[in-house]
Amino acid sequence: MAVARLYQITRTLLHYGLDDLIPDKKQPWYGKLARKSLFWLKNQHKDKPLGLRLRLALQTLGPVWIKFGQMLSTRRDLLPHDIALELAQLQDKVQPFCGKQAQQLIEQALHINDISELFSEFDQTPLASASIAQVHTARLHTETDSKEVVIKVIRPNIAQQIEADLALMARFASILVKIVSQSRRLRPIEVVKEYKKTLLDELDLLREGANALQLRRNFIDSDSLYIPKIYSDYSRKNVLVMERIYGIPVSDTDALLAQGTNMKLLAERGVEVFFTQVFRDSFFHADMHPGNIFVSPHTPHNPKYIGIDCGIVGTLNKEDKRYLAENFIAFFNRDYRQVAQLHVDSGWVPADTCVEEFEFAIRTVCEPIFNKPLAEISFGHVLVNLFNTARRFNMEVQPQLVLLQKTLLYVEGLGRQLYPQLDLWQTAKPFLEHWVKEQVGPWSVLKQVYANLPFWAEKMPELPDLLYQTLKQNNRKVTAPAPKSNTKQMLLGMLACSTTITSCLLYLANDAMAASLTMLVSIGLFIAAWRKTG
Ligand SMILES: Nc1ncnc2c1ncn2[C@@H]1O[C@H](COP(=O)(O)OP(=O)(O)OP(=O)(O)O)[C@@H](O)[C@H]1O
Repeated sequence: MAVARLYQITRTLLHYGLDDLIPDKKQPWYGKLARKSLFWLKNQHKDKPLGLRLRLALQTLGPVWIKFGQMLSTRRDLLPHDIALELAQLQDKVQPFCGKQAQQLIEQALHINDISELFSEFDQTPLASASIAQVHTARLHTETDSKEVVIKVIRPNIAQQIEADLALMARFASILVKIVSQSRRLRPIEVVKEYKKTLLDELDLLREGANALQLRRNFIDSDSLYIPKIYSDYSRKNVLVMERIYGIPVSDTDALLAQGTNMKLLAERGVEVFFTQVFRDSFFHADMHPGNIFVSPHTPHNPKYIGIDCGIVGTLNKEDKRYLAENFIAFFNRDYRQVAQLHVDSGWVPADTCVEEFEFAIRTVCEPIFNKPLAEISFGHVLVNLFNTARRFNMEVQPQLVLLQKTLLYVEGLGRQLYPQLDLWQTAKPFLEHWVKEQVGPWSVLKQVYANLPFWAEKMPELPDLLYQTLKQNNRKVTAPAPKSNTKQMLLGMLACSTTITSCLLYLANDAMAASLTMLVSIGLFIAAWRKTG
């Protein structure tokens, strides 16, 4: 089976002349020999450009390879521009599987004899069918209610097919690295590994459900984004039941205009929603292609997005966020020295990187971007350029940032398609500046102290004992009269302990503000006492 599939893949790749991806000079003699010995598998599409041939070959090979091509298309850092553009056109529209079978899969997953036990209606004709899952409409009836829902079902046996193809793909990647040492720069083994993780994650609808619940909670009071309800009680690894939404596809600009949608506001809200997800929540929908975004038909003057398919999400830690925000701000202020310094400070490029050289390289790549009016500059391309430059200075690939960059490119494309004059920088700048200020201002220190108060409240009962032990030890050590600094240290320590206790009592009495301020004083006293130790 595996051998047959291997032959099928090799035949397809050679029929589309994809051996051309490896320049003749770089092919070792045994590679050339192997190619020649498969003389009946000729390139049958010589007239077509390489990018197109690659796209057609992936399309022929099926869903796993199509999705792989789609993922590669977002890796502008790895691929030439024309090939990336070609791969971006890959569509994974595939034949639906039988609706009766979908019904059986749902019945098995939910342990029911007949779908009518839970759903008063179920349409066997799918609403949509993609490579991994298929979506059916239904009506969920509970004791109190009846709700229109959609049921997403994973294709039968797809997991085995995916595993088998991924294993072959990994084998191809390791052969490629062995025979063409230059291909290491493209990191094929890591790329396939990353892809495997993404794809296997997509097979687990409980994961998708949990992501949707989290996003929904984050935006529950929002005017800008709605995430449909998930019915977790009726969801399993291969079945997801969620509220059915009726929205206008975001790509249907004519329909949006016809209902009088405020396009400027809609475009700006796209940017706002993205930055809120990234900076406020550290949790962003990372599969924002137009097929997953709709616009509510109800309030065109106060337009609201509806997001579905939360299978892929990204997260960023605090340092990444701060690094990103400060980089954007420094970049738009054309402060390349600061951009370079930030890369070093964040540890993304080695500490011994020559900042001047790095600054110069960034300037060379980024300065031409400013030939355009500020409003037309793409954040996504800024990141692509920055990462490409940083990679020359040994920056490691950061998967979470690659995901972010890809999403940013989608968000920008979408925004400009809705409202071509959209000024991304003006929309995002106040948001970023406000966020950075919040992170470093006195409020942020107070917030951090507040966050640690429960810890101190828990430790409070131990403090008098600790203080007593320290004093006793000091007394034992000191045979001669205590030097002045020791006495001062003890006094400061006692004061610090009592302010900590006061702070914890205030916290327990629900006066958070006073508790935080007192804790700040006590931290100061502890530091002062500690400095006296030396
Ligand atoms: N809650 C919903 N209400 C109405 N329609 C929905 C809902 N969820 C999904 N759909 C429809 O089903 C289609 C496919 O759904 P979804 O994107 O979740 O599946 P998918 O298998 O992950 O597809 P793809 O891989 O192409 O993104 C959507 O484009 C939309 O038309």
